[in-house]
This record gives sequence, C-alpha cells and structure tokens, in this order.
Amino acid sequence: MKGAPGGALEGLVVGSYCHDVLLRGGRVVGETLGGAAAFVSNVLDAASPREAEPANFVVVSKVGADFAYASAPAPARHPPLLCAAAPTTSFHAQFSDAAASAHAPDRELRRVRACDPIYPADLPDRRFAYGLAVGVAGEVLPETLERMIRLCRAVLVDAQALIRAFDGDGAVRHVALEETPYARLLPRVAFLKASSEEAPYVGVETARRRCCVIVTEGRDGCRLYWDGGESRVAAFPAVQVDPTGAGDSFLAGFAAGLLWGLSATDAALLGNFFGAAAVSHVGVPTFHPKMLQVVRSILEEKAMKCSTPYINGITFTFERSNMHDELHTSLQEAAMFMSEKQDIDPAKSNGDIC
Ligand SMILES: Nc1ncnc2c1ncn2[C@@H]1O[C@H](COP(=O)(O)OP(=O)(O)OP(=O)(O)O)[C@@H](O)[C@H]1O
Ligand SMILES: O[C@H]1[C@H](O)[C@@H](O)[C@H](O)[C@@H](O)[C@H]1O
Repeated sequence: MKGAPGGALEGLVVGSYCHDVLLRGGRVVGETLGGAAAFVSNVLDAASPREAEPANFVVVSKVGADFAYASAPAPARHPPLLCAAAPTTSFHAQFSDAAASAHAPDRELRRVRACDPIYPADLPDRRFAYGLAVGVAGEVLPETLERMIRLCRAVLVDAQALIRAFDGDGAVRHVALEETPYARLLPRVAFLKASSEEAPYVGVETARRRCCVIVTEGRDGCRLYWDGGESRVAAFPAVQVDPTGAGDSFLAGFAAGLLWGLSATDAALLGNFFGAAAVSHVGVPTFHPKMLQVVRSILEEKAMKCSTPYINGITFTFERSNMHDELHTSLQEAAMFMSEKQDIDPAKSNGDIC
C-alpha cells in the first residue's frame, strides 16, 4: 500500500452510535449496539492497511447519558460525544416472519428516540485523507456534510444519511435526494452508496453523472455506476441471521479496499465480503482472528500488484482489474470463517433474527 504524501491515511467517520431493538411478532428478540458508526468502525479497525493502524480514523458520533455500550469495542476505541440532555438514538426493527427476498425490505424500522444532530463545529479542525458520512437518523446535517467535503480529500456517503425522513410515530420513509439540500453537494462526493430499496430515491441515472453510485443488492452483491461505465460484483455466500449493518459494513469494507489501493470494482469485493460477514452475526460482529489474518495476507499480496493509488479524491480507477476473479476466489477461502463466532445473548435472542 502506498502512503499518502506527507502523512497517514487518517479517516473521519461521521454518524452516531445507537441502540437497536430487534422485534419479531411484537416480541423483543435482541437488543444490540447499532448505528452505522459502530459497524463502520468495526470493519475499518479490522481491515485497514497497516499504514493506517492503529485505528487511524476519528469517529464523530453523539449519544446520550443513557448510552448502554460505552465499553463495547468500537465505542471504547472511538468514543462518542456525550449530549447531556438528549437521549441516545434508538431504533426498533420489526422483522416479519415471511422470508425476505433479496430486494424487499427485510424489516420495518422505527426511530423511537433521536439524539442531537452533528454540527459542523463538532468536526475536528484538520485535514483527512477520507471521510465517511454514515448517519442513520438525519444527524448528518447538509452543512456538516459540506464541511466534511472541505476537510477530506475523498468523501464516501451512505444514502441513508441523506434521504431518511421520519413519520410522527418514527417510521422511516425515504424522500427523493434531488429534493434535499444534499443534492447540490453530490458533484463533490466521491462515492454514494444506496441499497436497492433506496436506489429509486437516489435517482441512479442522474447521480452517476455527478459521482460514482454503488447499489447494494443483498445476497446478489452490488453494482457500480459511474459516468461512462458500470460493473457488477458478485456476493459471498452467507447464512443470514441478522441483516442489520450489512450496508454499513459494506461501505467500510469498500473504503478499506480503496485504502489498500484496489480499483473501485475490486474494492467492492471487500465491501461484499464484510457485508456478508455482517449478516452472519447478530449486531456488530466480532470477526474470527483467523479470517482477518487470511484477508490481510490476501490483500498484502494483491496490494503489491496494484498500480492504482490510495484514496486521494482525484484519481480513482473504477473498472475491475485483471486480478478481480482471483481476489474473489481467494476471499472465498477467508469467508469460510465468517460464521465461526456469533455474539448472541441467549437470554434475548433465538440466534436467528430473520
Ligand atoms: N444474505 C446475504 N448473503 C451474502 N451477502 C449479503 C447478504 N445480505 C447482504 N449481503 C452483502 O451486504 C451488502 C449490503 O447488503 P444490503 O444490500 O442488504 O444493504 P442494506 O439494505 O443497506 O443493509 P442494512 O440496511 O441491513 O444495513 C450486499 O451488497 C452484499 O454484499
Ligand atoms: O444499527 C442500524 C444500522 O446502522 C443500519 O444501517 C441502520 O439502517 C439502522 O437505522 C440502525 O439502527
């Protein structure tokens, strides 16, 4: 992995930790740490290149005094800002008994509590190699995203941070990106990730002329759309026990792939890999050390062959490289360790949420 001129590949992750309550048939089947910041930190901690270690990124996240997971690995390593008066953001995810299809919504989300937004002044006043805007509850304000864009050489955005709206009872719905104040910022964003459910609200054909759009398609992997081309990237087999955090883990795996010097289409393999790892666990996964060791040695070998530079906000290679298929095959070996460790509280969960 080539180093950035004049310094480390420091990242900036903006979006809050939250409390997730998983329900099925009105019954609580799990209570976990959630929020994109938790899933993203977990993958960046696990998969970033050595030059970016130890955990060379800052998380700007807000929680209330009721935050229940301060000692969990991600918040302990990347502590949130404490809001004295506001509660921690909390979501109820209602799973249906019907098996979710690859593209249908697998759960109904309701925001039951919301912490304060993240303001531009909450961000550190220094430059970063890359930024991830990963709000879940409208906490990344347009002016905050704009400041991220000024501070970071390349910004990757999860569409869920931009297009979520909340009904009176907290039910999550989506609004058209074009009608939000975020739309004008798209030409200054490097990558915009949306799930297949969110993609119609993003307007892929318009958005791809402004930045590279990645649409994740659950167990079918993902597609990348840029101005002048597109690609499809195959998924990894996984036994899905809880889909929560798949998209967050995808985006962090993708960012880690770029940090390793992979092209966008190759980096999406690493995104798919960590998306599959996320669905194999309930809540934020603890990855099997052997899996991470295998992934790291694969990436170290592949990075030697990469001619594409690190995230620099100016040059990205989008197309698949000639080692794409080989990388997929090698990562499949590591994927065998995916469901080796399951963080399930037997008192609260039946071990299989969906
Ligand atoms: N059942 C699955 N098997 C294998 N890989 C999966 C599966 N579900 C998700 N993934 C991986 O995770 C990525 C993101 O999943 P998905 O498209 O469901 O995102 P999402 O809807 O944003 O997820 P969430 O909102 O649950 O975090 C997919 O592109 C895929 O690579
Ligand atoms: O923990 C989850 C996760 O971060 C999901 O990506 C998000 O959609 C949910 O709102 C959140 O509760």
